[in-house]
Amino acid sequence: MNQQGDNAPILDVKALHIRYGAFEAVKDVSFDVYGGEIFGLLGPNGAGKTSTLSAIEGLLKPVSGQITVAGFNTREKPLHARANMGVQLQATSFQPELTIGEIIRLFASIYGVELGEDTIREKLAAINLEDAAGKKIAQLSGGQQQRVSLLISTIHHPQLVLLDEPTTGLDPQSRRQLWERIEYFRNNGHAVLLTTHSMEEAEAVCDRIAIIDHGRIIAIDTPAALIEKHLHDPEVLKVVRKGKVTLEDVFIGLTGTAVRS
Ligand SMILES: Nc1ncnc2c1ncn2[C@@H]1O[C@H](COP(=O)(O)OP(=O)(O)OP(=O)(O)O)[C@@H](O)[C@H]1O
Repeated sequence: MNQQGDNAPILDVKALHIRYGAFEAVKDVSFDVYGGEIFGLLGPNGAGKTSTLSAIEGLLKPVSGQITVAGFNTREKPLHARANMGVQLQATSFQPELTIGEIIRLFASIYGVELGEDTIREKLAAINLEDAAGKKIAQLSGGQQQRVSLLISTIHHPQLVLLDEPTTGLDPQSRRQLWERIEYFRNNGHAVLLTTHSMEEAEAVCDRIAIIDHGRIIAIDTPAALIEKHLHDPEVLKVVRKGKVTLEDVFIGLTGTAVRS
């Protein structure tokens, strides 16, 4: 389904502007995400991360700008673009009366993917949930629900995987398991775009990150390069807590200490 050459990004966002009434929430945002890459969108509350994801998903119409997914313009070819992306849903979006096996089969059929009992069991085993096919979603822990949700959102092998704060509220073990699943997609050539408030997560799994503040991208690079670049930045040095500059110090140095509403 990809219309592009091998070296083209899977997600290409160019000069995106999003407005809610008179308020401009996203201002001239441009970035791209390649296959085999985990890209993190970081920013304080209200920075414009979810709005950007919503525009990529086609849920809201930007004022201007261009988004292509696997070479398909999301405005001109929304169905093709959508077929090439997997969006992680909240566990609460799943039908509570169905079993996990039934939910997986339901979503697979929506995407035109045929899945037998054995394949479903194999897929569940790959996320350490071999016995979950007959259970209801409410019977799973938060971490298990997130893994099922990721499995469902990628059932059609989308080139682009979109994850909005995928590990919020998970314990360290569940978070690690989800990171491993996210890395599995990256290692298999998918492009992953995630938002997170965890600088630890960004450093641990993201190959590149963009820091967005008040709707604008103010930095974009690998976590290591961002730290390196700001080692002697006076704004960053002012907020260093443990002597050694961390990604969180760089983030606070660049976005300020004021709490956002
Ligand atoms: N439907 C809406 N109507 C009006 N303003 C909105 C709407 N959705 C978001 N906003 C505003 O747009 C700005 C960006 O919001 P957005 O949800 O994209 O931020 P975010 O970076 O995802 O924040 P958070 O980290 O809190 O989830 C905020 O100021 C928010 O109040």
